[in-house]
Amino acid sequence: MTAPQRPDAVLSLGDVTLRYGAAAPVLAGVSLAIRRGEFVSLIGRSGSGKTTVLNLAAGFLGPSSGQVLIDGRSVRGPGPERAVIFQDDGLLPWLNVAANVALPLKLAGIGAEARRRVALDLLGSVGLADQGDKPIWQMSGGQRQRIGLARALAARPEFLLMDEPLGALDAMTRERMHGLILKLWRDSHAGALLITHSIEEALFLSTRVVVLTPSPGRITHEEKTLWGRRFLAGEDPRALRSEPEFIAARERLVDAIHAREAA
Ligand SMILES: Nc1ncnc2c1ncn2[C@@H]1O[C@H](COP(=O)(O)OP(=O)(O)OP(=O)(O)O)[C@@H](O)[C@H]1O
Repeated sequence: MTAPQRPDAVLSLGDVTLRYGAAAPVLAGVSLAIRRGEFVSLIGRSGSGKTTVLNLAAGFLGPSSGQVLIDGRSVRGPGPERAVIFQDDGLLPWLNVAANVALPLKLAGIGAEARRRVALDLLGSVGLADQGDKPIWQMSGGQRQRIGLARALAARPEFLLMDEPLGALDAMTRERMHGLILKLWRDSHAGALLITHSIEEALFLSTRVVVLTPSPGRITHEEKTLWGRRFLAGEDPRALRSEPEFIAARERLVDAIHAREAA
């Protein structure tokens, strides 16, 4: 069945080291806790280990030392309480739009009628109410990402783990997706972990931005932010982005990302 809903669930990495084979560690001493209702963005230079952190949280990888826990229980692999969204939407071209969204429910053994109802409802919430019977190949890149989001939410996950989900989209579509992601995050009360190369996107969407610096990957800086919540409350995103505190936070994050580059 779908995952049980625990409103206060916490997904955490505790003092995690990760080595691929015999190579030098990619991550060392990484500790990060994501509570439901939080939106954490992970930023850092290419190769700093961001995807490795997400893969650990998803249970695709196990730590070399340290722990990955949900509510104090060891994560031993992927689970329905954690949905993962990649840049490559992973939709199945031989299924129509609604069947793609309903796929996690089918895997959970839920009957055809109930899962179609949930899928159409979710498609409505991502602005694709009338598209359920269309083939995937008729969907644009932005529509495919929205279908991927709807599918990720179908099993009512406690955590949404997103690895550059908007990377392939044009700037306008990306902006529209920001509002949608924030609304879905708020309504599902999921804990979110987003990997992005855009500092602005991180500041705008998150409740907390975390910087990973490489060789080995360590968390060296954190910023608490509230711009996304203010946008959801009705404030103009352009005005929020031009606030002096937004610009100052962006500068601090740029400095943190490049802090050890000269060393
Ligand atoms: N399966 C693997 N086997 C060996 N090395 C790996 C593997 N996956 C990642 N690495 C190495 O680990 C380091 C961190 O990679 P990772 O993909 O986590 O970084 P990233 O910060 O997400 O990078 P990017 O921003 O470029 O996507 C890199 O040096 C990479 O080459």
